[in-house]
Amino acid sequence: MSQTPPSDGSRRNAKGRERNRGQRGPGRGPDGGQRRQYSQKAPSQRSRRADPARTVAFRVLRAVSRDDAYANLVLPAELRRASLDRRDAGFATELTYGALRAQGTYDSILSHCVDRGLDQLDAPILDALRLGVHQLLAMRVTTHAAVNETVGLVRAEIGAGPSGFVNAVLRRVSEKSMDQWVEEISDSEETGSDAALALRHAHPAWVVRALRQSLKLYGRSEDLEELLAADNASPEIHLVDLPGVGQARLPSALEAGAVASELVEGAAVFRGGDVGRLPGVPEGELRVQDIGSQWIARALAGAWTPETTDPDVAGEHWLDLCAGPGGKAALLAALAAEHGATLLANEPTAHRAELVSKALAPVAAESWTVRTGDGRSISETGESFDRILIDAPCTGLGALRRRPEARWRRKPADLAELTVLQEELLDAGVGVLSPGGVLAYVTCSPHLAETLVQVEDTLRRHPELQLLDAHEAMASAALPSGAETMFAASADGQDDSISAKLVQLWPDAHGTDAMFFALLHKPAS
Ligand SMILES: C[S@@+](CC[C@H](N)C(=O)[O-])C[C@H]1O[C@@H](n2cnc3c(N)ncnc32)[C@H](O)[C@@H]1O
Repeated sequence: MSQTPPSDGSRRNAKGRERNRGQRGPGRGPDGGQRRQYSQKAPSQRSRRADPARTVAFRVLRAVSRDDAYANLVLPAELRRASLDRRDAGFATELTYGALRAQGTYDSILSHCVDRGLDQLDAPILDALRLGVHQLLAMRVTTHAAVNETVGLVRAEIGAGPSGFVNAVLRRVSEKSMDQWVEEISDSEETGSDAALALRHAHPAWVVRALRQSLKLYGRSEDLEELLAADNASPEIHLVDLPGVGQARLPSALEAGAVASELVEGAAVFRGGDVGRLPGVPEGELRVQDIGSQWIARALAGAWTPETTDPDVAGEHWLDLCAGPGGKAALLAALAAEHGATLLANEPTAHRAELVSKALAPVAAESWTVRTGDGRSISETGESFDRILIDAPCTGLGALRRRPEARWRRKPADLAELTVLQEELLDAGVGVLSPGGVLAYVTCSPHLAETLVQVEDTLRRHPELQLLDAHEAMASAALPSGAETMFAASADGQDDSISAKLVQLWPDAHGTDAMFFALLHKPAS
């Protein structure tokens, strides 16, 4: 029977006694208190240079677990610092994102290979182990290279002390394939249960449950595994050409290899190369934006109400209540400018409000203003609005593809605070909605507590409001095949339920983030 490696990173002699005991710091523990400083004094071993791509991945994982950093912001800086060539940068990216995305599953595997709780390990060692596991179980790296290179990384970045431990743990991990590990660990779980799917597709079980419930509401129960798999794939880059702003930029993007979207006008999918070099991107006229977001902004700008006799929006005043960093606001402002309306973009955080101003800068300045303030106090402006977007702060469970670490950081307890804020923002928005106006409630989350329940509660609190069919607004803002997709998803006027009027986009079905869109109308009389 193989010995379980000691989990504290110490090395043992032939009799299993710990070496280097004297280096243990008294306050060492899982609570983030003072930890052991690994061998400042092992020059012969520390002189070994770690592989630069793995070092980049390790440093990003450290920033994420130590500083709560976002990997998608730290990684580019680390890649630049290390001056990696294209191939190594690709390797570092795959290793970083893969290890972060599957962290929960890898931790379950590691806890079978270590003789005590993972919370007893020093955080840098755990991060290095996660990188090793990803190479062993999910990348085309030989066992020898995965183990040796991770041990080399540990020596160079942490110290020689834990290298024997890391070596032994990774050798145990390498005894089984990913499928075998998943099977062994989920043995006691019912196949297809939330816990089993969580392990297989590297999502927290509470997220699997939330996605399952939402899919069921929209008649897509069968598609849960496809959705979980889509969450683990890298998203494509979507582009928006701001209408009426500067020159038309889509044609040169298409020449550079982008493919025009079949869902909405002015949108394209870009699969290769440096997006920053496309003409129009440096000027802010061609922007990176998920097609789901573009579609919803266009649907709000063009939405009809039962009282609308023509779609003329000239002279209207629009509000984006939660505008930062300004993606939807930029498109709304461009559409407002094109059709003679004006937009107020509101954002409470000063640095995000600055990003909004920057995003809106290419649009004619007389068409928009930015307010830095809490959306809940929007009535202080004394203004009322014909079209309002509330793209509310939410759990972001619809954009898990974009932030590999997000799924493990979010906790079900976050919902309590967020749903209260969403409710207050909805009340504030309804308070400044002009009679005859429309309000779009949008989240980047399909969680029912943030979507359906918020809409039901708002209709209960404000019985004067009508819920419009959001599919119709989406269809009329779409190209023919986008309209077809929307009409296929709508309940054909037969179903009077609230959910039949709500739009839920999905990464596996639409190739967009899982955006939610409800359209509320305040009748004129
Ligand atoms: C989902 S993001 C909006 C994304 C944006 N619409 C876009 O397309 O780029 C939610 C925004 O709400 C902002 N926010 C948070 N609390 C808020 C509040 N009390 N009032 C208004 N906005 C708030 C956040 O700072 C964040 O920028």
